[in-house]
Amino acid sequence: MALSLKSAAAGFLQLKNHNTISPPYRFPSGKAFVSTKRFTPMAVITTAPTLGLSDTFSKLKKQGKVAFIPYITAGDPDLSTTAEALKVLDSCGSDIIELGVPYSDPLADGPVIQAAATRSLAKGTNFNAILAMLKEVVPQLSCPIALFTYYNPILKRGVEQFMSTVKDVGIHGLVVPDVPLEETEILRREALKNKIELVLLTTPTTPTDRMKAIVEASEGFVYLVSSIGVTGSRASVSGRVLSLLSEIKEATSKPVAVGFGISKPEHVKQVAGWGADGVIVGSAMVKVLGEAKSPEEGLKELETFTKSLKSAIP
Ligand SMILES: O=P(O)(O)OC[C@@H](O)[C@@H](O)c1c[nH]c2ccccc12
Repeated sequence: MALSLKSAAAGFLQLKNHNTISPPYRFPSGKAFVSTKRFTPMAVITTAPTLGLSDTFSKLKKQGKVAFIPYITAGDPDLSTTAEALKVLDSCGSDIIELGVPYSDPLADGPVIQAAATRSLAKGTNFNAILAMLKEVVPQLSCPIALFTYYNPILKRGVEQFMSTVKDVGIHGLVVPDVPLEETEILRREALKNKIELVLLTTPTTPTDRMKAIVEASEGFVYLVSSIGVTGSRASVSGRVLSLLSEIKEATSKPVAVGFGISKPEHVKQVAGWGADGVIVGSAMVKVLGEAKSPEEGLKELETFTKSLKSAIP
């Protein structure tokens, strides 16, 4: 295992590193936040702990509801706006939020999310600044966050350190789209130790036996990629999702959320109607936020867009 992880590390290390010295994360108040080693609040405000991913799905199932799961890229257009966007998405009824860590080689992402990662990295976003932002914002959210990162940033920080660090800021879930099932053992072990739910992905071309192994190993929920290729809005959602969903649901009782290409209320309604336990929307969200005339405009449009999608869920 260690050997294969080493080979994976060697494989990843050939990718460009993108770490930059980032300015400290600044809040709208202008107050700078740097990641401090030890943070002991004077008065600890205790709020009800946010449910994790699988508990969120169990709660929704009891209510006969389908989870709405948006994705945005951290630091696009900037981290202050990301902080506000997380609150907007939460207040608009998102059940889980996927937050992407920008990466220089996002091989599974289409042009919209690639451009968002490039803009974010150009602004100097790095992992410590994202953590500092999350430390502030997560306690203000009522829905759990699933962090989305490629494998390389985890390897660079070390799996154990990465998992304990993200747990410390209140992250509930983790999605690592480019880690092959064979390399997930150490990730799963450290994730479980830190009560982080490691979500695995299955695709329309995943052989049945491999799909069964993936759903068996996946925590929180199973991510069903709706269509082959990279992320990005599509004119319609592949009809194959219906048969893929029933195939997976024969193999597991774990919740299954569908992503890729979903960008309109009618898509959301259709996928929910096909029996998905959750609907994931990424590129369309990122486009609204990252390509707006100003961050304020982007947040306003994000709110309107999110409400239109959320209202389409039966
Ligand atoms: O962008 P889309 O087509 O709406 O798909 C969701 C996707 O963005 C999000 O879940 C995601 C962002 N980056 C990824 C990389 C691989 C798999 C999934 C993702």
